[in-house]
Amino acid sequence: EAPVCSVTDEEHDPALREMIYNIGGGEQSTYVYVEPDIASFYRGQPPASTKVAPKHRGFSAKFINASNRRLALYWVEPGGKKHLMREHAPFTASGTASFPGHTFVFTPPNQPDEVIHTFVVKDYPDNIQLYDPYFVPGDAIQTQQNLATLNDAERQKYQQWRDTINFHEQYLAFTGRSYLANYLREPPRHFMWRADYFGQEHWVTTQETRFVAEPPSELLNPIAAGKDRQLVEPLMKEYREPGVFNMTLKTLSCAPRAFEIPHFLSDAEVEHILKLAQGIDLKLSSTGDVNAGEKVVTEDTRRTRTSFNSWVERERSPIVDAIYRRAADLLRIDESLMRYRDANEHPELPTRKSVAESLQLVHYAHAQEYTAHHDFGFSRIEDDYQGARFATLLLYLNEGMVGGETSFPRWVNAETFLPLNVKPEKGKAVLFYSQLPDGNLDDFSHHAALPVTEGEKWLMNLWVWDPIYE
Ligand SMILES: O=C(O)CCC(=O)C(=O)O
Ligand SMILES: [Fe+2]
Repeated sequence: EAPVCSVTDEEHDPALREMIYNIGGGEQSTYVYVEPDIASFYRGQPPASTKVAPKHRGFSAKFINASNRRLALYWVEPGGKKHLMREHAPFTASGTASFPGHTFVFTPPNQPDEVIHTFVVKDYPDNIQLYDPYFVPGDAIQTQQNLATLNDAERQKYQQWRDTINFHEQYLAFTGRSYLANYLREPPRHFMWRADYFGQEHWVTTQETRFVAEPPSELLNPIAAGKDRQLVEPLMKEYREPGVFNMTLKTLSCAPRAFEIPHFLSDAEVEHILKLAQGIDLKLSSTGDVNAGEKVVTEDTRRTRTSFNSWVERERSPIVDAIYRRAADLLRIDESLMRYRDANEHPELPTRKSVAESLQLVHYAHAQEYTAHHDFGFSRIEDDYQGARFATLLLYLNEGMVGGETSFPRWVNAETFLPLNVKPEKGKAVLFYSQLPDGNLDDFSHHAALPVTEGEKWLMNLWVWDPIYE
């Protein structure tokens, strides 16, 4: 059988190193991601011997409410004005992109002036912002007395947060990065393409070739969900390129891992999507912690994302289904994971839900943008799976606008403090990972959609979760 991709076996990732740690119960060991030397990103010939500190100083701040009270998180403007971010149930966390000097406060719900705790974000890597009213450093007796006020379930969640903080401190010392997941998140279940050096290329073939012509509209009705989805042959071959389609991934960035895939979509497929878009009511985009479930869309969170968007589900048409199947092959993920499954498909998972979200169709008009953010969210402490967005596939549907680049302001490089900017090209895809190969969330996956200064921009997001989507 002919090989389907350029990876021959499950090679060991040299960026994973064994770390011995102790969070109280004795020494344990795990494999963690340690960013390789910058020279390796240039195959031993870097333009400078050290990496350049990025001009963009922002990063992900994770706010942890390690108390049994319900609290409101406010961002405090330099002038003192408070803006509600969200409410925190007891023992929950949330996050947002932040900058050094930003101030946040925890207060009781709806009482912004009753400040319980103030956070002032320092320089990177000051990612973890903890409110813990029980722990007294150096005083175990007082700490125990404080904790005696908690019931068993509360004390268990509290201990999980303490374990997470303890692990984070040792992880930070070993890797230079904060631990943004909760202790201890499993490595991603899905395959991850390596990004060892700039320009590194991978290839993978797919049977899901591109449509060269749009089939007549009566053939483009929504397809059945759930049953008869284990295809042997691609649908509607007569409208598609013959044979197999060879996709090339070219490494744009090693940390974060980002790749471009030219011509992932054909013109006919892009036209089909844009035609669908005409019948779709696009709504003002909102942002928020995708996992938190307590999202409050305030004026402030809206300002970060000014575009309009809507959702296109996989079953909307055979073309959309083909795009999902091709994306599954690109990511080397079983396509059945990316839809509702029958009971015999991946029975090891606790849910039959898709790990892929519906396609998010986004339109940016003049001056619209999405400021620097992360696509991942933060899981509940009692969540063993810690499902989170794993990979983002950006699909560009037009080109020729001025501005509108996808920007990675914290890419690790030895050339410039400026962001890596990717120009939209019709049909091109960009793949980047929001997780590290050790299971941590990748703070450097920080990205923005730059303002469109002339023309307009159309794009689709395909988000894939690991290990499950809740
Ligand atoms: O429009 C882009 O280039 C990126 C969009 C994005 O990051 C998002 O929608 O989460
Ligand atoms: Fe994004």
